[in-house]
Amino acid sequence: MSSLTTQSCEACRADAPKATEEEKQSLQREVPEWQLIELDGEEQLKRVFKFSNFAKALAFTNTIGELAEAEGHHPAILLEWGKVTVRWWTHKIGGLHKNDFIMAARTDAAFGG
Ligand SMILES: C[C@H](O)[C@H](O)[C@H]1CNC2=NC(N)=NC(=O)C2=N1
Repeated sequence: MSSLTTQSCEACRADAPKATEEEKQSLQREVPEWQLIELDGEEQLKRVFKFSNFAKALAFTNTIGELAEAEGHHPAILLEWGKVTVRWWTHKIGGLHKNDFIMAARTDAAFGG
């Protein structure tokens, strides 16, 4: 399991620097299941989690919601029957911060991955 799973988000400010290319390459190796995408000009991390029914997908969604509230850092979550799509990025800076990689790793840990 990634060392990121034991880390917490730092308070993120509007002037916080985006993760550099080197940081992204290094951090992405810790969360290999996640895709780095660009949406509306903003880089994000995306992963789709599969479940055997809606109730399990809903429970996972709620777990991620609680994690987000605890860390003060929130994802976009699409809940569907048997499927949850999670996207992490830092709204304040319009892109990726180390916090997003930490939360991706913590999301994997919640999935048991
Ligand atoms: C006021 C509140 O703490 C901020 O707006 C937080 C809330 N959660 C957040 N979540 C994410 N992903 N990015 C942010 O910039 C962010 N900012």
